[in-house]
Amino acid sequence: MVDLYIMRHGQSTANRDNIFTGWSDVALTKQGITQARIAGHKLACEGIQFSQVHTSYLKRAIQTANIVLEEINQLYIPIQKSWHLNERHYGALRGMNKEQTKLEFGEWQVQQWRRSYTKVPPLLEHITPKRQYPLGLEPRGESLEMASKRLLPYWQDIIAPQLRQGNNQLIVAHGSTLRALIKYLEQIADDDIMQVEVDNGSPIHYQLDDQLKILKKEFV
Ligand SMILES: O=C(O)[C@H](O)COP(=O)(O)O
Repeated sequence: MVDLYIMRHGQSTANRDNIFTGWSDVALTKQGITQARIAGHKLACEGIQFSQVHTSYLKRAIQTANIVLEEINQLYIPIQKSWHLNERHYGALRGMNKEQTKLEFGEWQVQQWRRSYTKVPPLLEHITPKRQYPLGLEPRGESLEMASKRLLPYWQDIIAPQLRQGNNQLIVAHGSTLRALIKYLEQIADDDIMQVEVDNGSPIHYQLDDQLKILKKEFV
């Protein structure tokens, strides 16, 4: 038996302002910092010892992971960062207000982009390469399915082998990438993922067997 905890970062400035974010690198708000502290406190009460923390290249997740590690008094454990865990790329929607977008494109269309498995948001025309994302790496936009295809190799190659060795793992990531992981772990059908939501700063605990099948799931 091994323990996997997954959690979405605390509230970001873009969450507060209801702005599509994706790979935009925005910080936590004061409320987000408090959510991360409370989540860390709850994890401390669980008394769990982690071997590793996995997070994305985005500061809202990294900040959350750091706060959680501080709260559980495990700042010494390795933090592995990967762009594979970045939020689903919202393409040309990023920076737009979610309510405003509904007025422009219609509520149904926006809900499809946000919650369906296969719908791809409008793509960015150009990508400006960044130091952390060399040319060709940053997508112009992603459906949840596309995000899942770049997330799952990281799960299979990096996280799953650790769990198989009995090493408890913590993942601090994003709403959509965690929905993709939950879909995979719980074998949720494409249409049913529409209903799955992941809240800011709310850890989920999976107890897994040797084959990484779920024995127990609970919201911490
Ligand atoms: O990228 C974003 O805008 C948020 O992190 C998640 O978006 P959502 O509210 O559409 O899930």
